[in-house]
Amino acid sequence: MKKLFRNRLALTEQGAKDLVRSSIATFFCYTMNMVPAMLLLLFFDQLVLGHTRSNGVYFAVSAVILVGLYVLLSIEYNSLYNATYRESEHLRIDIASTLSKLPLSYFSKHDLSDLAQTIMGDVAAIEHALSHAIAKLIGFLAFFAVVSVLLLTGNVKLGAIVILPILLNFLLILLSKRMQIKNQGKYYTKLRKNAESFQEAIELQQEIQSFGMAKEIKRKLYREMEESETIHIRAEILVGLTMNLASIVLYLSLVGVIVLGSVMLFAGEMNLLYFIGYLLAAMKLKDGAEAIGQNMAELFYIDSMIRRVKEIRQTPLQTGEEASLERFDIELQDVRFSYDADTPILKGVSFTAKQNEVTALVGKSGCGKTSILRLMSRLYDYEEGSIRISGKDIKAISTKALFDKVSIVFQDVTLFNTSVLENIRIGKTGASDEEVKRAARLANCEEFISRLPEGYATRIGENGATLSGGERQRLSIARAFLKDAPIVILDEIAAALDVDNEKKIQESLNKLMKGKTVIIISHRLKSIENANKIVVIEDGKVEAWGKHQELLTSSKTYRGLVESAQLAEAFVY
Ligand SMILES: Nc1ncnc2c1ncn2[C@@H]1O[C@H](COP(=O)(O)OP(=O)(O)OP(=O)(O)O)[C@@H](O)[C@H]1O
Repeated sequence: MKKLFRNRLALTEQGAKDLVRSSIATFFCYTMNMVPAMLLLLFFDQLVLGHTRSNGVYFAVSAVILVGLYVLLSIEYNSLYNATYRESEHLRIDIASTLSKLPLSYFSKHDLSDLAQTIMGDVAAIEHALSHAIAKLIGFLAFFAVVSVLLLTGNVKLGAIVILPILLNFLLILLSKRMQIKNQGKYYTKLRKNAESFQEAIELQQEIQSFGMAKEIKRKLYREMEESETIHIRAEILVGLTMNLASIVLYLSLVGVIVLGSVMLFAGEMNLLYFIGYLLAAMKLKDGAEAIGQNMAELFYIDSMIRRVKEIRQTPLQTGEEASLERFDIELQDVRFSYDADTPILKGVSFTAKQNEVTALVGKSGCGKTSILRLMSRLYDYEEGSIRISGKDIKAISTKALFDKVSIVFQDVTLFNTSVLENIRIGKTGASDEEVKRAARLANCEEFISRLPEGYATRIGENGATLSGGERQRLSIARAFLKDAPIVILDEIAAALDVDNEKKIQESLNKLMKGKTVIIISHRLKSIENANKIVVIEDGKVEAWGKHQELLTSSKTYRGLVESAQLAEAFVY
C-alpha cells in the first residue's frame, strides 16, 4: 500500500506512511459518523415500536459518540493536515536536493519558471489534494465496502438499490477519467507556457522597449491568456457535466429505497425500523459519494503535477565518489559531446592541460571552447571518450569533490541578491571577513565597493542588478581568488573590463595562477601569447597545439585568428 502511494502519488516514504494512517483514521471517522444515525434508530425503536430503554443508554451512547468523534477527529486532523504540511516541506526539499544533483544540461532543457512552479505550485496542489481529497477518498471507499456488505446481508434487494446507483456514480466518474486527465494536462501545459512567456517578457523588458516591441508582446500574451482560458473552460465544462450527471444518479439511491422500502413495508416484508435504517444509510452514502466525486476530480486534476514531480525525481543524477585528488593535470582523450542528438559539438577532442601551466583554448566563435570548459568542470557530462584528473575519470568523481578543486570565472556572472561580502564569500564558505576583503582587493574591487552606500554590507539586487558589468565580473574574480583552488578556469574574464582594471587584475591573476592548472579562453589573443600551451579548436576537434610562435607557422587556423584579431584592433567606427 505504502509503495503504491509512493509510486502513484510521488510521495516520500514518510508521506506514504502518513497517508495510510490518515486513510485509516478517515475510515473510522466515517464509521463513527454513522453512530448518531443508530442512536436515532434506537429512539425510533422506542417511539414507534414501543421498546423502552432507560435514559442512561442514550446518554452512554451519546457520550461514546462525542468522545470517540473527538479522538478520531484529532487523529484524522493530525495525520491529514499536520502530516500533509510536513510532506509538502519534505517533497520540496527532496525536489530541490534532486535538482542540486542534476547536470547543468537538465536546466538548459527546462525553463526555470517551470521548475520554480513545480516546487511551489505543483507541490501546493498535491498538498491540497493530500489534505482534502486522497485520504477521504480511500477512507470512504473502505467505509462504503463495509456498509455495502452489511446492507446486503440485512436485505439483498434494499441493499442493492442503495449500492447500485453509488457504483454507477463511481463508474461514470471513472469513465471520464481519461478525458479529464487529458484536458487538465492540456491546461497545465498551457499555463506553463504562459508562465514562460511572462517571465521572458519581464526579463527582456530592456530589449522589448528599445526595439518598440511592447504592443506586439502584449498582444501575444493576451492571445496566450485567451487560449488558456478556452482550454480551462472546456476542461471545466466536462468536469461539471460529469459531476452533475453522477450526482443526479446518486439520488436514485434515495428514491429507490423510498419506493421499494414502502412497497416492502406495506407488504409486511420488513418493519419500519429497517426501512428507516436503510433510508438513513442511503442518505449518508449519497452525501459521502457526492463529496468523494469532487475528490476524484481533484485527483485527476493533480495527475499532470504528479507526473512532473516524478519526472524530476527520476532524472538520472550525476554520481561519483568522494575521490581525493592529488595531481591536477587534466587529460582529455577523444572527447565527444553534443547538446542535442542532432548537432555534434565536440567530435573527438584530445589534449592535456598540465599543472603549473597555462593552457589557452582558441578557435572561431561557436567552435566549442566554452563547452570544453563546461565538460572539464562537470557542469555537463560528455558522451564518449574520457576526461581524467589525477588519473581518475571525472565521471567517477562526485561533483562536490570536483568543485572543491576548481575555481571558475565564466563570462556570464551569476550573483545573488545579498551583500557584496556574502557574494564573494560564496567562493569559500566559512571564510573570515578579512579573507573576503583580501580577495576583493586582489580582484580590484575595493575602489567600487567603497563607493557603495553600505560598503561590503550593500545588497546588490537580483543578479547584481545595481552593479556595472565590469564590477560584477570583478566580484566573480574575487570569488576565485578566495577559493584558491588548484584548477582555475577562466572564460573571457576580461570581456567586461576596461583596460585599467584588466591590467591590475592580470597582475593579481598571475599570482593566483602560480603552481595551478589554468585553462583560459580569451578573444584578446594578445593576452594569451605567453601561455605554455595554446590549443586550436576547429570543427569540434583539436587542429593544432603548441606555443604562440610555433603555431604561427604550423597552424593556418591560428594564423587566421591572429590576423582577424589584429584587424579588429585596427577597426574604427
Ligand atoms: N546550452 C546549450 N544548448 C544548446 N546548444 C548550445 C548550448 N551552449 C552552446 N551551444 C552551442 O554549442 C556550440 C559551441 O558553443 P560554445 O559556447 O562552446 O562555443 P565557443 O567556442 O565558446 O563560442 P564563443 O567563442 O562565441 O563564446 C555553439 O554552436 C552553441 O550555439
